[in-house]
Amino acid sequence: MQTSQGTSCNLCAVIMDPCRNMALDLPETKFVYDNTAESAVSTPLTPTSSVTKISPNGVIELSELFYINNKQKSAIRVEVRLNAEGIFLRRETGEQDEISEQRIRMEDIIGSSCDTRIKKSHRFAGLTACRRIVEEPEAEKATQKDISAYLHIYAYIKNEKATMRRERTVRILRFRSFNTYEENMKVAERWHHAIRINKAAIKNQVGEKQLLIFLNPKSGSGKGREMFHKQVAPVLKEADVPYELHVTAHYNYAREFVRKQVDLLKYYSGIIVASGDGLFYEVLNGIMEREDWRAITRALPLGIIPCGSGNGLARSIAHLYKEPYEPKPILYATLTCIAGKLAKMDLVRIDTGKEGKACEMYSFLSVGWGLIADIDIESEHLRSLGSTRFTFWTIKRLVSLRTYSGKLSYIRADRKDGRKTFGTRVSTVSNEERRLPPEVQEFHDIPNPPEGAREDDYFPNGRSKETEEVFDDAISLDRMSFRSNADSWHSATSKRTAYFSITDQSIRSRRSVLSRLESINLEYESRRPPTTLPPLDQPVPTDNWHTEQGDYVMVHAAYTTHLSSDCFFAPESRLNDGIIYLVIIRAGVGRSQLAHFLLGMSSGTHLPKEPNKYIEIVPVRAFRIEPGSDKEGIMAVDGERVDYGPLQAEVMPGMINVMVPNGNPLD
Ligand SMILES: Nc1ncnc2c1ncn2[C@@H]1O[C@H](COP(=O)(O)OP(=O)(O)OP(=O)(O)O)[C@@H](O)[C@H]1O
Repeated sequence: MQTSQGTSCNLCAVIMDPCRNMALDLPETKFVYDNTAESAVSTPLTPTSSVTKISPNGVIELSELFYINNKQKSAIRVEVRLNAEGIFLRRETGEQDEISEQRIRMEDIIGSSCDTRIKKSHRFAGLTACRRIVEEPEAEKATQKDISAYLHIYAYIKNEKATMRRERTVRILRFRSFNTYEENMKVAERWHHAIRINKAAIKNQVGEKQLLIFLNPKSGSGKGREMFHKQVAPVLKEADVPYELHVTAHYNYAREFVRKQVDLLKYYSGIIVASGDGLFYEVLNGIMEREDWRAITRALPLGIIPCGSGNGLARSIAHLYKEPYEPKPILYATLTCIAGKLAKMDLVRIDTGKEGKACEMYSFLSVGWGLIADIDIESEHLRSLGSTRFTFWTIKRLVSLRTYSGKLSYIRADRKDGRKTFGTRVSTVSNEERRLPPEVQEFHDIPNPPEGAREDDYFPNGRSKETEEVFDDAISLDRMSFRSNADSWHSATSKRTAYFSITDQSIRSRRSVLSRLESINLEYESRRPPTTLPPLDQPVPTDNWHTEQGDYVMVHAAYTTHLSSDCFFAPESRLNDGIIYLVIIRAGVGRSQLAHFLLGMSSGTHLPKEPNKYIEIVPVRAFRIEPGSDKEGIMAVDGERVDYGPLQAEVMPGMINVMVPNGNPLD
């Protein structure tokens, strides 16, 4: 292929930008090919490879010359190069041999598609001129038909200058070197294929499985379905992402689906919740109720597209990756879900147990007792107002302030340096301090025995006898302070785990000494995630736990930065820091101080800068709330009401994978 002007060129095409005139000034008039182009077109060409390189990791590099016309109707050459990093456009400006360049990064490109024409929606962008050209190829002259193939390339480019947002950009390459549409299409498809391959190279996950999407038609102000079809589905189509959509029919629909679906791993590459945090909670707990929860949490990432009224998780992920959120949270979150990048996220295991009704659940956002939980749950009937319901109810509850008596216990996240965080903003917790001991830095779990493995080679909790040392960390962690619970057993229906309390000896001797019922019980228990906490009906140890008793306006624990899209509650929180941020507001706090706190939550300026005896934030690893029996109140986990009574929580670092945007997270 010769690329200099005045020599023959194998491909002749037009490059167009219907949505934005960024690097390319598009003429609104007809496009005219110069001699070079025309001669190329009029000569039937043998298919030539524009592949310049295929690297060992499969990345394809293509480059080709395209032409556009300027207002003087002379052809301007544009060199288009595609490689692993993206698409580069080098264009003559037509003035004094100047070159203008534009780079579209591969991570900003969501996909491409081939077509026989410019899509209708793009034509309205003023590009009808592209359809008609003055010098037509022979075949077009004869048939009066456009035999070109068009490649649409879709990208969402981050504009970080004025307002941080992503702008949709479509580049269209027109292939018309050959005398038949089929041949032109072959070339277009080669580019399309190369974009797919190169995009796949930067993704963590590649595969033909589909995404499982749950859509709650009732979430937020009830427009979930409409929002999905207008804002999500078109992007998924452009990105060529296969998906299976389930519109939830009722409360717990999604939970039951993920709990019962046998072949989750076989059919799906990830699960996306197009809804609020409530549905994400459902899906998460449905997974954790499965026997194969370990395999699922490892292999199936979760994503969220915020169609609810709170949307704390979606907002936190965008914030932590410096991604735009407003004004199009649904679009940006959709781009996040198809970016192919994953990050580990902490879960918090919650135990509640009023009147012997032991209950275990998994939380990703928050636990609330008192003021904020009251506002969230009591304003439920104003759902149609969207997020305004929170403002309205906050004012109401400020006027009639309630306090609750009870006992609060917790383990500080950093025992060495607990003083630093007492009564101060959590910014005092450095990255170094945030780092947990290695044994709790990441969730330790137990691999499933391989298929066909001999039963005798494995302990009943799934641990291989051969690889016993591998799990020493988990076991030694469990032994740290709760060995006294080694004999605590629970009924077969109890969901409480006993894994933490099992010593190697008791596991080994199990088969000979335990009854059949006990062994079933043990096997069930050992499948649950390990915990280091004592059962809720037993007192917390005194060595590393801090316990206090008093009256509280609220105790609210958060493990994401945002509790909702406009509540920047725990600014220091990170997805996988192994920390629960416990915000305590004690009775006696002044109304003005409380109002300042509540008003500052939207900007993250609510926490006192100096030690304060009424408002405190404590980074913890685990906590327990035991409300007094004097009055009933509200307790909420991830915004969902749970039984009012004692509750304990423990962080499980990095237990699930979530879909995150490309780019680096905040430190
Ligand atoms: N078809 C349905 N009808 C009624 N409730 C449903 C349906 N599908 C799901 N739900 C339930 O609705 C509850 C709220 O849903 P979701 O969290 O998605 O929206 P939201 O409450 O508006 O958002 P957020 O939790 O962010 O405030 C969830 O508990 C979910 O189980």
